Amino acid sequence: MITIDSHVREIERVTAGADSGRDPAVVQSWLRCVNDYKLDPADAQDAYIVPEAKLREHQAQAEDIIRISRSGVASLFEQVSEQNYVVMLADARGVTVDYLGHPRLDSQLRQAGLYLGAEWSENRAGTSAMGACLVSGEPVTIHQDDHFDPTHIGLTCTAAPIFDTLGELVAVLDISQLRSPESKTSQQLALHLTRNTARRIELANLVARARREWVLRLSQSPDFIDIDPDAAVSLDARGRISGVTHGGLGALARATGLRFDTADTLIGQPISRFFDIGIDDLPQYMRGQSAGERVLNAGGEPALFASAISPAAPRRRGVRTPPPAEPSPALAALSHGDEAMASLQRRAARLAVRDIPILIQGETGTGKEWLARAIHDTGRAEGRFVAVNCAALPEQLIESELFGYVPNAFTGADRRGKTGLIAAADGGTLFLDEIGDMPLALQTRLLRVLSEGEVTPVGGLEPKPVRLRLISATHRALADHVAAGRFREDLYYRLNAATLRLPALRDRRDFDALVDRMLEGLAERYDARYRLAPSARRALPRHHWPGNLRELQNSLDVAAALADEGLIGPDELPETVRDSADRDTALARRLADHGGNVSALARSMGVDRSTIHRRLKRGAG
Ligand SMILES: Nc1ncnc2c1ncn2[C@@H]1O[C@H](COP(=O)(O)OP(=O)(O)OP(=O)(O)O)[C@@H](O)[C@H]1O
Repeated sequence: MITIDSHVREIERVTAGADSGRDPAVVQSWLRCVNDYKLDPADAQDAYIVPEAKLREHQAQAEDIIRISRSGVASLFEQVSEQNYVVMLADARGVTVDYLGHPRLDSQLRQAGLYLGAEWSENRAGTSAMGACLVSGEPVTIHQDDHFDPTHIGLTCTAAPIFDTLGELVAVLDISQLRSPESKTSQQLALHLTRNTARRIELANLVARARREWVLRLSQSPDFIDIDPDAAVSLDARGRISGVTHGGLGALARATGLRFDTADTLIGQPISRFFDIGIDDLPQYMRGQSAGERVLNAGGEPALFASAISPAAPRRRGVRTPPPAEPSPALAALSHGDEAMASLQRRAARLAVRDIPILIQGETGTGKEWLARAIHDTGRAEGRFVAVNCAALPEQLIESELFGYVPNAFTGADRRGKTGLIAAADGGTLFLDEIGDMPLALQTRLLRVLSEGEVTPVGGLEPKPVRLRLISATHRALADHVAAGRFREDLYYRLNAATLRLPALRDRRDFDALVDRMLEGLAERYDARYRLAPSARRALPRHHWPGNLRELQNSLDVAAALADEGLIGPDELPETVRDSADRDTALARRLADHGGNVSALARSMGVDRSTIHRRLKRGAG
């Protein structure tokens, strides 16, 4: 009978160097607990579940591996749920980010830490399967009083590591039971199942990541080579290894007698260094050939069986109408004789008939959304134009708004699930305004939508294909965000394949025509006639217009409402606009006082000559 006392005494004996019948992995973990983390086995601690917000942060960061692991986690649970096991996936910091367990046992499981959000890092929770596996990188069973903390000595837990294609440990897969038979050997099947599922998850991950590359699946026997291989490597176009599953390291080492301790030493090596093949031989290893003949020879000796998957052909984009020579009416309406705008409109017309993502840059109110709509109308896509302001949505809502969610995906979610805005824009245009404000974790998901043309709703397993044009906009210098690590570089380069930069209103040469066009619009709307008094027309361009077209439109709206019989004088203009005009008139007067000498005036005001020139030019225009 184990008591807390006897457990603590055993740990003390073992860490003092006494022999024990414990597995070496257990002894090493106990030593780390006592010597490195200074944990005390007598100080029993309840299982720790991280707060909900923290969990969502961990889930967002581990999002890729959670998605890839989902079907493995689900099929493992199917195999073991009868025996009341739970299946947990922990991230590299030991926090359980995905979980399947019996709702019937919910409260007991939660209390025991066999639950979503439970943190099992070794330095917090002492020896556990997940914690020990994270440190050692080896599959392990921690059975009952193998656990360091007496709180957990009823549990049996088995974990296996999941490595990414570059050899980094990214997650741990665990199956655990609240109660189990006394003997540790009862868990051998658990160890086998967990290790196999981890291997399959790594294979699925490698195949998904290497879609555009050759993948060579490897096995010691030809029997299941096409459906359940031991390991895999991916190869770039020149036949160099670009990724490997953890099993691939061992398989290559065994087959060739060469040694590699880590994936680093393998990545970048030509496959011809290991086997008598080159990239051109790979088609012979594809599924059509007999499995028994697909042998890889190392130094003339048969070493391994192989099954090759060829790179996926680039997705074929639908053919649309050829680019029009002239901007569409929707685009043409955006300017009235400004050269910079005309050139932007010509570029936009060409881009409108392609699916290339477009990034629109421009100060606030320069008409980024109007331009995006005009591009959408020009492209003649059948789907909708869906605009999302990333800065206006609360961070915790952006994900579910954009990606949608499956029924009951999280606490507070609609029971019927929800279609996300990305899916709503299928066949049309998704306009992401203020993209610079999108949280980093969502940038990763957005990147996947762009590169794979698929969207997976929150809590969903199945990605759905989407085809849309993405137009994003920002008033920020995105490149600075990239440099500061707030914006993903790869996403930035994807988004700005085509950048359209809208000029500020103060730099536009069609200012007068714009004003006239806006007055005509107001006249139509209110069935009235509006005219600008010459003094008001002179005053308008003297203002700096930090709010650009929106500010101009709003100013004219107000002025028209205040105008007597449709005549807009300076008094009807907003105070800020009048003040700017007055300042510039005063400047002209002071210049006259300096005999027209700009340098003398600049000196007297303590500013640059260019400042005076700029202000005068604006006043004259
Ligand atoms: N080409 C245009 N001609 C006339 N008015 C325009 C034009 N483009 C935009 N406007 C006016 O400016 C307003 C703001 O435009 P829009 O919302 O497209 O700007 P934005 O750059 O997306 O703004 P923000 O940076 O605040 O998101 C519009 O409501 C419209 O009144």
